[in-house]
Amino acid sequence: MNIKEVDVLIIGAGPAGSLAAREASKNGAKTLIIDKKSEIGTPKRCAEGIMSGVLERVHITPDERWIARKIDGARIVSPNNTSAWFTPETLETPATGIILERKVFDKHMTMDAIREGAEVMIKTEALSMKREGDGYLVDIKSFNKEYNQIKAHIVIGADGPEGHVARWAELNTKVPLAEMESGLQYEMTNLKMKNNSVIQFFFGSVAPGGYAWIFPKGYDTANVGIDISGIKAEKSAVKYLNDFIANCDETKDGQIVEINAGGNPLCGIFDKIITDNVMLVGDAAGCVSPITGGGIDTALESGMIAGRVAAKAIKNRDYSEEKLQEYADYIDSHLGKKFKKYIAIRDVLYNSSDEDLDEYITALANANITKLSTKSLIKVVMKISPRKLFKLRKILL
Ligand SMILES: Cc1cc2nc3c(=O)[nH]c(=O)nc-3n(C[C@H](O)[C@H](O)[C@H](O)COP(=O)(O)OP(=O)(O)OC[C@H]3O[C@@H](n4cnc5c(N)ncnc54)[C@H](O)[C@@H]3O)c2cc1C
Repeated sequence: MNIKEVDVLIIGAGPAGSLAAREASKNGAKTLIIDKKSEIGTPKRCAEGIMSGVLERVHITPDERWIARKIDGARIVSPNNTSAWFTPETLETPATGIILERKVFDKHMTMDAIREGAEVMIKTEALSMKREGDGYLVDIKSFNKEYNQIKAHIVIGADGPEGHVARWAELNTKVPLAEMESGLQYEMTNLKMKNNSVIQFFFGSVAPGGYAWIFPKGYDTANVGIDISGIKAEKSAVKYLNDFIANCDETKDGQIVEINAGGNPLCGIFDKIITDNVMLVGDAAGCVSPITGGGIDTALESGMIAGRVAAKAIKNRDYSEEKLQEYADYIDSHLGKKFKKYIAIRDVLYNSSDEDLDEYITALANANITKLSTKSLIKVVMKISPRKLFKLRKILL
């Protein structure tokens, strides 16, 4: 058995893992990041959209090499095809964002970690792990077979929504079926978008328990997808997506150049995301918006903080749960509390009938909203039906 020894082992080189590696390494820990993929970032499982400001908050300088398109607004579409537009013409402060090229972005994030001193092994899969001495011994299968095992004081599970690190460390991250969404997306071209600078969301029975989207990546190219709830759907995700595409003027003549599928946990942060010698980050920790299923921003943020806390623990030679609690506390105060409110919005949004959604979105379309925020949208729809939307009241408080 060939064993490699490191301070911090990060399993998964998505946005969460790479930021954890960048920070752990920068702060002095001997860090290794592994990923089972042969090419970091590929295949992507993402519509690639983030809001402006996300990158700057985690100290990433935006780079044209991985920006597919800049976005300056959003459109929300109701089941009866009423549109609420939020564009630079309607908003005082435009809702700007970026559509990433994740295949390039993810790779660049890992390269930044390497530049800070982290080591990377691709096509290297973690198979299992067991506690040994003051750390964990992780069995791996690597393409160059130089090592069979890695010993680490701290293991960071950045292995995404279907990861195993949590289970190996006896952390319960089971997602209730009702809160697990299935995402399916085509990257399409030859589209006829009404406005190819806005992201579009379509709600209602077109995607039960979720929504359909068009996220533009170019003049006539976009990620077109759906997120649906397994317990609400009456047909397969493929059928929902194909039906959406066939019935939408913007997409019906499009052609598919790529297919992406993946699960989206909408349950919020898991109750326990650390234990002795182990931390979970990104999707593996439930750091995903319970409303949209978006998780790039929170993957980056959780990875960054986990990497810093891990490096501190290494410096103090204390890898106990108590020492790692600083990370869990940060996640709870910065994301956990906010996500609990989002769950209330999710429940209302995804349990509304098509008729109710038509009413809410018509109200948004007519409301003359100049400042876009969760609160400003809720204020408008609350006026329609305060009793039905009672659960949303606490979000406004
Ligand atoms: C269809 C779809 C659309 C989405 N659209 C958006 C969007 O527009 N905006 C947004 O913000 N979010 C979006 N998301 C969510 C977003 O993709 C995730 O939240 C984000 O990728 C999470 O990053 P991560 O680093 O936690 O995990 P991931 O990006 O999933 O990375 C996990 C990595 O771990 C590796 N791995 C797993 N197990 C092992 C193992 N045993 N050994 C070695 N490596 C392993 C995997 O190969 C992978 O590279 C979408 C998700 C889906 C499914």
